[in-house]
Amino acid sequence: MDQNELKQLVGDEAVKHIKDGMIVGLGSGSTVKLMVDSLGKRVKNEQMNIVCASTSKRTAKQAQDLGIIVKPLDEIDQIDLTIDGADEISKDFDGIKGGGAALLWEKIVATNSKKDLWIVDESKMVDKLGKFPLPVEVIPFGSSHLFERFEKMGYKPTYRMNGDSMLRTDSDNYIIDLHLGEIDQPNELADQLSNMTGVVEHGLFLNIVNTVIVGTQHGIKTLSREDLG
Ligand SMILES: O=C(CO)[C@H](O)[C@H](O)COP(=O)(O)O
Repeated sequence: MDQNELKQLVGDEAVKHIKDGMIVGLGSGSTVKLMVDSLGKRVKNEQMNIVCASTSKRTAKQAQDLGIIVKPLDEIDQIDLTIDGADEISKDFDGIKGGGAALLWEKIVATNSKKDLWIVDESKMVDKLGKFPLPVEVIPFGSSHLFERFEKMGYKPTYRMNGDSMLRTDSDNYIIDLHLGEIDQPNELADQLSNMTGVVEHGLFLNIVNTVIVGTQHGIKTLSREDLG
């Protein structure tokens, strides 16, 4: 199976976790896109009564085009289950997200959910986080100074681009990607980044996900945080 087939596999599997009447958080990215297609079919065929909150304008549009009800997060009490992708997941269930520049809304939706389920192909499972660049969402005002601070800290920053222009997130911010290599102390790093003025959010998702569905060449593996012991 190629990577796309694995993404389809986990997307289809994740949709089985959605029950009629649920409030569902929809993530962002190519794996989630396949999951939302699959959910659209279920909603139509089974006339499911679900309400969704989205982590990006793009996913919201896709879902609405498929006839799925999407409401603003502020009109929703609490999300039952959020299904999202990830860029990397370590053995202790820490993750990096934001490859699709949606990390801010993704973290807000995830932390307002009773359960968070991530769907990934096996290439995303790593021993230690950090091979994937760590996205940091920053306020555009004065961001070049933050960029210089990151350079001095040895974090090898690059601005995320959209063609010739700086990429703008759904909240109109910039993304600076940090090329860190293996991250030994994710909690310390997360605190450090959160304390920097101008940083809106970072892509370290620590202690957030409950369940991970991994697509492998031997089929699906479902891992739970509870199994970590
Ligand atoms: O965090 C994300 C978007 O901000 C995505 O979930 C992450 O980048 C994984 O995307 P894909 O399924 O395309 O590999």
